[in-house]
Amino acid sequence: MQTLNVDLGDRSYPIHIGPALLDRDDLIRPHITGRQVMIVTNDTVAPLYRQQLETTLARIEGLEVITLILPDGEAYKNLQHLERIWTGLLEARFSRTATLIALGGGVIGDMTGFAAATYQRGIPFIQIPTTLLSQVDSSVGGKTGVNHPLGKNMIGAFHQPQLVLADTDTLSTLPQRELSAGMAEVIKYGLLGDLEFLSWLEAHMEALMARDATLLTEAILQSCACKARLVAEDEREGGVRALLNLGHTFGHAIETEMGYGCWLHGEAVGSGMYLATVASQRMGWLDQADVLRVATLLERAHLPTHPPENMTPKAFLKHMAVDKKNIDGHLRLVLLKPLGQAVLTTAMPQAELEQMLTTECQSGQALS
Ligand SMILES: NC(=O)c1ccc[n+]([C@@H]2O[C@H](COP(=O)([O-])OP(=O)(O)OC[C@H]3O[C@@H](n4cnc5c(N)ncnc54)[C@H](O)[C@@H]3O)[C@@H](O)[C@H]2O)c1
Ligand SMILES: O=C(O)C(=O)C[C@@H](O)[C@H](O)[C@H](O)COP(=O)(O)O
Ligand SMILES: [Zn+2]
Repeated sequence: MQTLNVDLGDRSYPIHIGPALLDRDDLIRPHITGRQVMIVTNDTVAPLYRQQLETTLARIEGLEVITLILPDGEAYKNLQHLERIWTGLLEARFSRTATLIALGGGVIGDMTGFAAATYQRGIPFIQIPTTLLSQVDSSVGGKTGVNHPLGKNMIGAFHQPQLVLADTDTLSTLPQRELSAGMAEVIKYGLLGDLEFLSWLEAHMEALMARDATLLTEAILQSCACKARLVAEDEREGGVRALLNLGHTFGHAIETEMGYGCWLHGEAVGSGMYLATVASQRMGWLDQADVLRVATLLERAHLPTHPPENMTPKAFLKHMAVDKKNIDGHLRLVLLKPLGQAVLTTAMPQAELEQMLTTECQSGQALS
């Protein structure tokens, strides 16, 4: 097992990464203060890992453990389904000392975190991420929330977990498409701030996609280390944390326009990172070889590069106009200047952006 720390003063917490962690009551016990625990999971993950976690929690004396199972999918990451968690907590008469445990991917993690942020004005929660994406990204950093039909993650709160427990054994049951989606966020860390990590990914992409356990653990560790550093520096995205949004301005537009769950978050971010790369080239900050390098790596991870075939520039611009990074109506993009170094910028002229989107939408991509 490897352990990292997210340094946030009295809200600091450990990230444990390794095999068989779902069995480790010794790692969970110190982070549960009260006697009541609700596991929140979904109908795909519950049959796989619910019993193992419940058995582990049963070894902690005097705990009342209940499990709430939500329907699986990004389409259910909304207020209506969040209410089921609040109602479940109230029906079980859970108090402010209760702890929530998110067992699942980023959808479950974001929703459980937001329920914890809001139930009785805030209770503790633990992240047990079971997808590659949630192990490298969503379980760390305290961004919690739900989608709105008009925008991705538009309703939410910053609320840090007490603990992140990333059991790498759970990745063995993950569908290959979900592994690719998670790999998009892994590639993001290389592109935004670590050229050496990018080269390492280029050296090992096929082995990573074949789930080499040692390499996957290293990728998770490097990703969490990068995210933990940026979150510790800028918890509430006043500045440098926004770099973690590389590819997301375009990606969120794709997810919202296509309907949540049509393109996976990681797929939309893959295409979004390609578009950010092309935009950076148009700004003169990257050259054609860089664009090819990024596209090749995304393709080796079986990720899309071009936007969906029925996505229009108009749709992109409509959704990008409500991006959370915008200030006073001005679009701010995360671009690359140069490769391996992200910048948050308002420098791209609107006409240039529109021209680029028009060109890129002409070579729209269907998912295989
Ligand atoms: N809070 C953040 O900082 C942050 C960061 C990145 C992404 N996100 C959010 O995370 C979500 C995407 O997360 P995701 O990619 O984990 O998607 P997800 O939660 O939908 O999980 C993907 C799929 O894998 C299934 N699954 C989960 N674990 C499994 C396992 N071990 N074996 C088999 N199947 C398993 C799930 O049921 C689901 O069908 C998006 O909503 C995105 O906005 C949040
Ligand atoms: O943690 C962050 O900060 C990120 O931007 C990580 C992203 O991968 C993630 O998708 C996040 O949920 C996006 O946040 P949002 O504020 O743009 O909704
Ligand atoms: Zn993301």
